[in-house]
Amino acid sequence: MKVVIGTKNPAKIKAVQSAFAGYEVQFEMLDTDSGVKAQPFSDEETIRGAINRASAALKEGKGDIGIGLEGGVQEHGDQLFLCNWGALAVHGQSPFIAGGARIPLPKEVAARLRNGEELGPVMDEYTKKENIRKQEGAIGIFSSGRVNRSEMFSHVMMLLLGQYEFSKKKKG
Ligand SMILES: O=P(O)(O)OP(=O)(O)OP(=O)(O)OC[C@H]1O[C@@H](n2cnc3c(O)ncnc32)[C@H](O)[C@@H]1O
Ligand SMILES: [Mg+2]
Repeated sequence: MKVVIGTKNPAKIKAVQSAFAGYEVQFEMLDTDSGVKAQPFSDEETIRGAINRASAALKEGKGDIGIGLEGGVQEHGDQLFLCNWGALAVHGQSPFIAGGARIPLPKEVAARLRNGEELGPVMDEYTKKENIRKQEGAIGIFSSGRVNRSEMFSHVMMLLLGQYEFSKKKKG
């Protein structure tokens, strides 16, 4: 089985590969287009980004399964929350989707995003580190390392793969 992952971000790739442990799979990583803004600003836009990535991965990579993982933010009251969504696409079926854990961003970070900046560079400046998005992620920083970006996406991946397996059981 060939699994095509619509990203080259190592934090996301690790989550996908660990979810498929026990499966005999071949992976391919492709930088697919999310078709949404670089910084999605709602659950809806983030879900669309995840689905677009998964569908493009499936098609362009000629896979059996396409995976799309997308990060965004969502307003709740006066707080801006991190939101993360994943999609698993297969041929001839609607894609499976699942969401990840969410936490609010500090006021000063939220203000910069509302001003049009992207979370990736803002986090690097805020932490004075490089490529946070490829490592522990914003969720890792603001949870004191208790839940890093890869772990958060691992959960999303388990929920995606689990739904896919459930659909196969129902059919079979
Ligand atoms: O290479 P890709 O797969 O695009 O990975 P990415 O890190 O850019 O991740 P997303 O496009 O899914 O995330 C959308 C935006 O939010 C940023 N972002 C999302 N989650 C983040 C996190 O946990 N830490 C830092 N930046 C994050 C990211 O840099 C983008 O600007
Ligand atoms: Mg991106």
